[in-house]
Amino acid sequence: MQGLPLQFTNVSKAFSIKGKALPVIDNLSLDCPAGSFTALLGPSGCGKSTLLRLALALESEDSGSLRIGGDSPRSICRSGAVGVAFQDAALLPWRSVESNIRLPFEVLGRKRPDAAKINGLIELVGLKGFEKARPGELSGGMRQRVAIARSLATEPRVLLMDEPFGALDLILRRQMNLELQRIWSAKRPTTLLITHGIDEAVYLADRVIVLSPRPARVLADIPVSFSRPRGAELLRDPAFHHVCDRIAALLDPETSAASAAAETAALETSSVTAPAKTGTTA
Ligand SMILES: Nc1ncnc2c1ncn2[C@@H]1O[C@H](COP(=O)(O)OP(=O)(O)OP(=O)(O)O)[C@@H](O)[C@H]1O
Repeated sequence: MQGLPLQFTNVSKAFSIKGKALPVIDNLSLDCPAGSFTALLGPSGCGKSTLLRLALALESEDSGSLRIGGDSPRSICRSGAVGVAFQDAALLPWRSVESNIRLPFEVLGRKRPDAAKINGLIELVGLKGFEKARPGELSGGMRQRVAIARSLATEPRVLLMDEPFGALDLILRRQMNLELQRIWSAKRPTTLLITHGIDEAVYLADRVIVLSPRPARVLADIPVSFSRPRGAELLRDPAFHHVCDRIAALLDPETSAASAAAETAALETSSVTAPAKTGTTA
């Protein structure tokens, strides 16, 4: 399995509320190369989920274009090449763990996968022994793992995640971050993660996109080049906190404009355009 590139080109989108246009995305361009891991951060209500919904063909753009592997989101999603995980695990409560993970095959009208494949996914997310359990018998973190296994069931080449760990406590969230890093490293789907957690974004992604308040524009595009695999010690690294602080300044309405100007100037004077795969600086 190889990731597919995901490209938003000059995408704009407005909703109509009581006859008035509400611009949500403003001429946004974003290129996510095949196999990359991009985190999207932005103020609440700025349009992050709308971007994801466009990529899932659940909404359509007013102008601009969106391509996944050069194809339209609608046809690529129909092919099962896109996996998705939301904040709410959204499992079917009457079905077992293995049966929930099999669900995408039924939705796509595909033949039932081998038991070995489903068991492999269950093992991948660390839920061996819980194959027959119902969602009600699992903890919140375990349910999220089932949702992640399900999002990987069709071996997606693109993984879209909207605050998948938002409802979990800090410790569980860190465990899930490790898990997701491991899964992504093994399968390398092109991943777009929406999160409100700055440290989660910097820990997981090789690039953090900071969006403006609605309508969403790209305020800053920050490469993160800490070497992988990233362990818990990275969370104590001053260089890690430096990147988090830069991003926090971009998200703070009081310092945002000055920080965005500084990031743009830094990018213009920097020769580095892509994150390196090794090294400990970002
Ligand atoms: N189907 C819709 N119809 C009308 N307005 C919508 C619709 N979907 C989203 N909006 C509006 O678009 C704006 C952006 O919503 P969106 O859910 O994309 O934001 P977000 O950045 O994901 O927010 P949060 O971080 O709080 O989850 C909000 O003002 C929301 O009310």
